[in-house]
Order: sequence, then structure tokens, then C-alpha cells
Amino acid sequence: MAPDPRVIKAFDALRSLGISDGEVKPVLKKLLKLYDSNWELIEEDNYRTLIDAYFDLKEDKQAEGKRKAPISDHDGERPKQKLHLVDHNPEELVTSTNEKPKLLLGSVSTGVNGSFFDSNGNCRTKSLSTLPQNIHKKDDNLACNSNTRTCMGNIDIASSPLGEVKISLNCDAALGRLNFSIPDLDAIMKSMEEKYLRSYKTIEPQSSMVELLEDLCRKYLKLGLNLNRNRSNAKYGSSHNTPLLQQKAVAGDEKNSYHFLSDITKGSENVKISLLDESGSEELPKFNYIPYNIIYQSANVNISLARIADEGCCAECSGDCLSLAFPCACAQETGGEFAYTPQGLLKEEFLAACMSMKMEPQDHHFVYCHECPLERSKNENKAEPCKGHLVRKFIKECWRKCGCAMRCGNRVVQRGLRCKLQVFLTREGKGWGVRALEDLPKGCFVCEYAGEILTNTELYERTLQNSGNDRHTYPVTLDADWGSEGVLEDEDALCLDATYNGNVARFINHRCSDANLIDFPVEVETPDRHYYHLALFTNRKVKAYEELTWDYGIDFDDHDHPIKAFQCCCGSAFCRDKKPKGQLDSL
Ligand SMILES: C[S@@+](CC[C@H](N)C(=O)[O-])C[C@H]1O[C@@H](n2cnc3c(N)ncnc32)[C@H](O)[C@@H]1O
Repeated sequence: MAPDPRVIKAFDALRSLGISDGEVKPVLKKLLKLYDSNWELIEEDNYRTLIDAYFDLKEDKQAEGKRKAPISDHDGERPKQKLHLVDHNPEELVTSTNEKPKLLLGSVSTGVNGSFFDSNGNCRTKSLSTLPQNIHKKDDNLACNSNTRTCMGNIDIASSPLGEVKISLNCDAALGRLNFSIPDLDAIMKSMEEKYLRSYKTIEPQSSMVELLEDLCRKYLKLGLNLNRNRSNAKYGSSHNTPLLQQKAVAGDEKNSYHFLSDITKGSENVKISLLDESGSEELPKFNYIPYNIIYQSANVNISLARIADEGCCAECSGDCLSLAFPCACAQETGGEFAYTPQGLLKEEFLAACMSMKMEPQDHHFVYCHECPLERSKNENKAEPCKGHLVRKFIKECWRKCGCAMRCGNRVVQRGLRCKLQVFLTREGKGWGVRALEDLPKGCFVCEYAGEILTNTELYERTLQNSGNDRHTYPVTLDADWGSEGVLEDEDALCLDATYNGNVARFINHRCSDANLIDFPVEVETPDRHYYHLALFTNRKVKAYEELTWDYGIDFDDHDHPIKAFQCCCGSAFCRDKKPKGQLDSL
């Protein structure tokens, strides 16, 4: 019998962590039994359950024989102060004006992901007397089914204005098992450190769980005090009028701190995108996360079904267009063949053709606008001649007027982001950058470049207003079809600006010539080519933790271009920035 492809995939995932198939097999079997063969629970979050179960089993084996007698009632001591049972939000923690010191308890739900904040980022408070007196005690009343992943534990944090912080874990799942016996605390810490180092590689090798917990206590107090002091200010306030990403999790002591945000997308994408600054020195980015493009003001983006001609869609199709014997009308744009494989990757030949066009533009033709909107925005009365725009190959995806299903293989970009990405602070002085936390295959859709849709004139005005203000700039010109019309109207010459509103792509840095991503214009909802989606795909296999880069196509000598010239530190052997390093351009 052919092996189950889901089993093979699970083996592959754990093999990349150095765990052999033989070791995974019994764990997988157990989980399948436990979850009634519900694979989704096992596959979720890149096999996190399976990885956790593997390490838990390993731990159990190691702990066997070393098991100590249950710890006595050392924490059975009851608080001296009587507390009120009230619901608080974080601003109200540690704010008592009562003369007697009060011990307030923040109780935070934690799911399998171990996040410390509830979905609203709030902590609840309750009286200590509502807790079991001995948290190590087995409690049959804890109605928790340890066979399901819906079971939640609690992290209870108690603090007093005098600087005392107590954290207690209420692990319902473990307490619900009959064979539960109290593990050794040192062994737990050690195994957690191993787990985070081996499975997630997100912490420094020198980090320890004890340090993390101490940091958590310190930060809890510090934030409590800050919130108290800044009650009249906006939450984690910024004087800037653009929203600042909430600095929810900052760990580390003053000397050796780092910034970590678990999701910069505010839950707006299919996957979370974390942000990590290992130096703890960089100011957090000030911008508003938007998953899709949004019109700023005057851009002429006319989305209407009536504008999509019958021959510009596939109303007669159903299901998945990629499974058709003869590709439908939506493949016409790409030469009668779909650009995507059934696995959702770009086809090799299509990718190769577009790569060669980008890499050796002299072999292909540029188009020149009769009157270039870029030049016109700089000087309306006496515009310079067009400097040329590379002819681009468009991908056309099926859309709402098409009869096919949302799962159709010719709908990749519109289904949104799927890869596990992280924004991190680069070490080469490029500011923030983006990396994937998993290996990516060649031709894989990473994300689209989302931002505000501006007319070229609006961008020019915005750039003039902001000149000298910003270290980094975030505009992209949507010029893939410029030159195909005689004269492009001002409201049709568009660009995307992710300076104030944008998605993860705004953090992707430039690399000359040998970047690992390539951008494609993608037609989805508008048949004309003034507006389109700019989608970024891998152009080769990319290893986990490798920085993702794309070639902005900058001419480093063109000082008038909306993408402000910067001193390139891409490190590529083919770097086009010939300025001597260390000598900043006057711009
Ligand atoms: C779209 S943003 C990329 C994210 C940016 N690094 C940040 O911290 O927000 C473009 C800006 O990043 C910086 N940048 C991108 N690629 C670079 C490179 N190869 N060398 C130096 N700076 C770079 C430049 O300041 C540029 O204006």
C-alpha cells in the first residue's frame, strides 16, 4: 500500500528538526488515536502539536526514574490582605489608592500557544481566594478534557504596588489525568529551554526559562507602573498621529533586552507575523497594518463587474480551473497556460521567462510613455522625456464573475498570505527586514505589496512634504502597463505607498540582481492595467531564517525617483550602487 502522503509530510516536517521517522511514528500514532484521526489538529501551526508531543514524550522518559516526591504545601500560604473580586483591564492593574497594600491578581488565559494575553490583550483580576489553595493539588473538579485541544490553562499573575510579583500556573490538562505526579521544576525549565531552542529557534542559546519568567515579572511591574503614570495618554501612546504597533511583549533586562511582538497584523492575515529585535535598541515601526490595498483619495480604481467582459472571465467553469483539459479564458493572458501549478507554485518556465526579463532587460524591450506621468508630476509644464518602463508579464487570476470555486488553483494571490514570516532587525544597517520561519519552495507566493493607492501626483506631493523626515521610504510605482496608452491621465497613473498604511511587504529590503523574491503584476478585479496587485514570489528555494529580498529595480543615480536613493548595503556581488560605502548620498 502506498504510504499516506500526510504521514510523509509529517515525517518531513520533523526530519527538518533532526527527528527520525522511527521516533516520530509512535508519537504520531498516539496523536491520531487521541484526535480521532483529525489530521488538521496535528498539521496545524506547522505540526506544532506533533513536535510538542514528541518532546513531551522524550521528557517523560527522561523524568522517569528521576521522579521526586510531591512538593509539600509550601505555597499554601494565604494572602494576608482580603481582596475584591472585580474585573479589570490592564490600565486598572496595580492602581489601588487604598492605603493598605493590596495584592491584585491578573489571570490570563493561555491556550496551546502559550500566549500571555487574552484575545483582547486584557488581563482579568480576581481574588486570590478563588484560586485552589495549593496549585499542585490534584483537583477532579477541573472540568477539562485532556483529550481535546480546546482545553485551556491559566497563568495567574499576582502583584503588589510594593514590587512583589507571583506567577502561578494552573495546568488543567495535566491535573485532569489520573496518572499525574508532580515533575521536578528544574527538569521543566531545562526541557522548555531545549524545546524553544530546538523547535522554534527564536531565543538565544544563552537564554533560560528562569530568566524569561523573571523578565516577565519585571515587565509586569514596569508596565503596571507606566500605565498608572500615563493614564491620560493613549495606550502605549505615541505622539505621532500614525498608530504605533503595540509594544505588548518586551522581554529582557535593561542591559540585554529584546523586543518581540507575536503578531503585527492585528489578526488580519491568515497567519500571524511576529516581529523580533534581538538588540532591543530599535524604535518599533510606526504604521498601520492593512492586509489589502486601500484608496487614499483620488485614484481611479473602478471595480465593477460590468467592466469585465464575458471573454475576460470563465463564467462557465466550476470547481478548479487547473483541472480542465483545456485551460479557460483566464489563462489567455499567460499564453493559454495557467501560471500556477496544482501545488500553488509558479510554473518553472513562466518564472524563468520573467526572471530573464528582469535580469537582462537590455535583451527585452522597454516601453516609453508619450508623456511620462513620473516626469509630469515633477514638472507639469516642461516634463522630461520618459526614462522607460520594463514590459512586464501579467498573471491573471479567476475572480468573482468566474464560475469556479474559491479553491480554484488559479486564485493564489487573492487567497492571501500563507507563509510563516517574521519581521526582524537586520544587522547590516538596513533597518527592519523580513524572513520566513520555514523553508520555502521555488515559485512560492509570499505576500503582495499592500499600501495606500495614490495617484502619481499625490505621491509626489507627499514625498515633497515628507522630504528629509523619513529614514526609509515605502512607495512602489504601478507602471507595468504605462506606455501601452498614448497619454495616461493623472488619476490613472498609480502607485502604492506603504509609509503610513501597509502590510509586511513594506519591510522587505532591496537586493541588487540576486534577490530571492521577484515581483509580478497580478490582475484580479480590474481588467485595465492601471491598477493591479504586486505579488512577491520566491525565485528559488529559500531556507528558513534567510532574509527575503527583492530587487526594487532602482537606478542608484536617478535622484528624482520616488524611491529615495539610499546607500545600498545588500552585500550582493552584483550590487549596482557604486558609491563608496560610508559616504552617504546628499539626498
Ligand atoms: C521598503 S523599506 C524596507 C524596510 C526598511 N528596512 C525598514 O526598516 O522599514 C525601504 C527602505 O529600507 C532601506 N533599505 C532597503 N534595502 C536596503 C539595502 N539594500 N541597503 C540599505 N538600505 C536598504 C532603505 O532605507 C529603503 O528606503
